[in-house]
Amino acid sequence: MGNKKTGPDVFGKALEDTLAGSKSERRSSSTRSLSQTALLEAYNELEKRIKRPFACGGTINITDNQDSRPKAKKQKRNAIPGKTSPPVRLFWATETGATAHKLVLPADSTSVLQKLIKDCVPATFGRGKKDVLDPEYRRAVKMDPNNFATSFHPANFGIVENVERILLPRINTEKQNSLGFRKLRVELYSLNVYSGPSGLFRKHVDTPRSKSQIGSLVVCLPSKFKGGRLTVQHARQHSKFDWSTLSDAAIQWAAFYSDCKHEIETVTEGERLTLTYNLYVTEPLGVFSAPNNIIQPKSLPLYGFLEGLIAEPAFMRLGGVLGVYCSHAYPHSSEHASDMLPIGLKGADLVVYSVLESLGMKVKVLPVLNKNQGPVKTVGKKLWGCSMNHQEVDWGYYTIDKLLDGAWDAYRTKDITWISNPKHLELALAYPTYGNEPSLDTAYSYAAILAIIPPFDQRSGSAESS
Ligand SMILES: O=C(O)CCC(=O)C(=O)O
Ligand SMILES: [Fe+2]
Repeated sequence: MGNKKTGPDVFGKALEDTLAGSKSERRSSSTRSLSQTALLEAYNELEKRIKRPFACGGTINITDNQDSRPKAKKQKRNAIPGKTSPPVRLFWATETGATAHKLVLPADSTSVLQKLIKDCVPATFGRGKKDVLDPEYRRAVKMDPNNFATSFHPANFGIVENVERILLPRINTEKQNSLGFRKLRVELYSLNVYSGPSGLFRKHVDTPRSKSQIGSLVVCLPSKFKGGRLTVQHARQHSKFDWSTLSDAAIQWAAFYSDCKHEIETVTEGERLTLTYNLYVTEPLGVFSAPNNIIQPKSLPLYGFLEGLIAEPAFMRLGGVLGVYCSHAYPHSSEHASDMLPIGLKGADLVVYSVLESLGMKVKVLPVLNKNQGPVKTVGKKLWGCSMNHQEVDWGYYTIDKLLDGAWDAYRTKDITWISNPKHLELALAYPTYGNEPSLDTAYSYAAILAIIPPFDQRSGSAESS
């Protein structure tokens, strides 16, 4: 049976051929067209572009309602795999009490589309401190989100997630990146229509609505048009989004940082409809420390269960320590770990921590070494940054305590009641070992949530009152 994996290594062969070819080119240096300096500049530029993306975009094909085949079959290759959208519905009413109109895009009716355009207002833009109307600079109409609603939402197609992955890292500091818990919040800002033969928006920068705004998202709804290319500029780089070819077959989008200049070239034919969104970076989700927290630990199913358990005299009558290994991976041995945990806990870990804390227990996230299996566990006294230890250790003669006393201070105990199994390891320590050859050994740790349960007679009334 033919197995692709054991077949010829096409990539490897091509790699070898290419390497051999480039070697012979290097030898015949007279054939080189770029000067050494220009080449270096090109590599620098390439590095910059790789490291600092400033815009991104994508396409979501529209499926027909009747059958689920993508309308843009020919252009299927451009689509995000598995992401298609039914036609987009727009509802609007500009006067209070008026019945709403409905438009399905790609336009099911030219007259309804024209009605929508008639109900829009001429689009202004900010010039200095003023909002100005200047069709030479911006020729478009717009509608405020108070007056319309749409079936489209960027979160449904993974757009927000993708923008987060590409544009958010550079916005965060290294510290915040180490847990990557910042998120984007997307706020619908406007519906715009640029119509042929003269709709356009000359070069401008979007006015930030608040300090936390980091960029804009433009979503082009399916409607036939020509021209109208969006160009986004950052330093000397340009990203171009030509949405005319797929204009009535797909939803197409672009996101870019707030400081990027951008422009829309003249729409020569048809109607170019866009939804614009402001992108904000959200503050860390600290369930337990944020005063405006939106999750109440009491609403979590675990709360009632643990509350009941703690009320039982038989449960840790003399007090004890509960240990729960984190179920998500965190860079808990990174340099910034102690700033980022527990605030960056996710999912089940966040639930465990916040419920225990709101029941009045003392709770902490600590590292547990995986070196010594068995009942005795080595628990770091704090979240240590991963370190290189210079003290020699011979595992045969010394215990790890000797090493740990200094750089990685720890408790050694078998008295923690563990209620889950360890999951994600992180490098915690590296140290030279004693032997007939120099060698380095490593120790890894797991992050765990530890809660101190007081003796039964001190437990009542410790839970948060609501
Ligand atoms: O429609 C577009 O492509 C972008 C619109 C725009 O730049 C804006 O509304 O500020
Ligand atoms: Fe803009």
